[in-house]
Amino acid sequence: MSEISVLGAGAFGTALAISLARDGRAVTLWARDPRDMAEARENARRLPGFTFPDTLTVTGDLEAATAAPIVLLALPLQQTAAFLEEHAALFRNQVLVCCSKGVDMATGRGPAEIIRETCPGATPAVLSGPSFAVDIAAGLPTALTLAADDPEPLQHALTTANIRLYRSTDLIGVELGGALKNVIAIACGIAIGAGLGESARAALMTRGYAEMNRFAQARGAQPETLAGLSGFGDLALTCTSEKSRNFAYGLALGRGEPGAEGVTIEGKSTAKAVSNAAKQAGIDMPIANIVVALVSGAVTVPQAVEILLSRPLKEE
Ligand SMILES: NC(=O)C1=CN([C@@H]2O[C@H](COP(=O)(O)OP(=O)(O)OC[C@H]3O[C@@H](n4cnc5c(N)ncnc54)[C@H](OP(=O)(O)O)[C@@H]3O)[C@@H](O)[C@H]2O)C=CC1
Ligand SMILES: O=C(CO)COP(=O)(O)O
Repeated sequence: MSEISVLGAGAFGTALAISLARDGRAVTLWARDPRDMAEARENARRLPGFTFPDTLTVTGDLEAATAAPIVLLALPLQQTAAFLEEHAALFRNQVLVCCSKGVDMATGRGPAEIIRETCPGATPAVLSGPSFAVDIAAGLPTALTLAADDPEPLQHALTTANIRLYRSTDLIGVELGGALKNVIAIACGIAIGAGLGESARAALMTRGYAEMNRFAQARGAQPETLAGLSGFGDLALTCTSEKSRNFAYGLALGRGEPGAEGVTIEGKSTAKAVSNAAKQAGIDMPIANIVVALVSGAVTVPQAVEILLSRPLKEE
């Protein structure tokens, strides 16, 4: 039995499994269809070019994978609740570390609440911060935040040669930092794609950060958490790199092109989820609201600029 399993063999789950196994840990990577990967020892579809270390086992047997005491969840967030509900009987007492970044559109829940409600015997944890899958798989260094009620044992269990983990007990802050930065990254991509300039991007990042803090603190997050890796850190990465799928999607929208098909872009659904929740709670989220309107085609980029710039003047 592996000590650690990763459920979901997308780009990120595969990269995490590679990084953990490269340190010599026995790691199981579960996929719906593991056949090609098990034979090729590579995830040619989602993360090509990175050979699996010998201690990485690929399986399609979910029962075997969930026998590990530590289970990383790396499905798109919108699929996570239904997946855990369907397989709840397998999740009895493991530590479930959610590595996805989003807010559930149907219920407004984040990963920790989803885990608590669907798998009451399991212990929730959240891993988030600046980490492109290709960078992790290539062994490039980064630092992430790991949040749990008792994060220290997990911090030691999941730190790898190229991933330095900082610990936190602020689960809601860490999960919202990772989820909300995707919305701002779409907005920044649109600004750059539409030729609004780098000053506009910096303004969006800064006001976006204020908006992230406002929403997260209303949910009980600590402001220091948002200033950390899973907030400011991931915002800086995602809003400035075309390697980000959320930024690249915004870039395409801003240029008047369709976004790439079949790509996981968490910020689209998260924008809807937080915009709805914020309206109900009376929280001002102008950038999330405008991202929803731009993604749905309800407003054009010039109209969005007009809406944002004509808001009443206020203190910073
Ligand atoms: N990619 C990155 O650089 C990073 C991603 N993340 C986060 O990780 C999460 C996953 O993203 P990423 O790995 O990039 O996604 P990908 O688009 O690369 O892959 C998604 C994976 O989820 C699997 N999947 C989807 N639905 C289900 C389901 N119902 N049951 C089982 N498996 C399912 C897919 O399986 P199949 O292949 O069979 O379709 C696929 O392997 C996202 O929340 C993202 O924000 C976080 C940090 C970095
Ligand atoms: O979260 C990420 C990097 O930390 C990946 O961002 P994208 O999902 O936008 O590619």
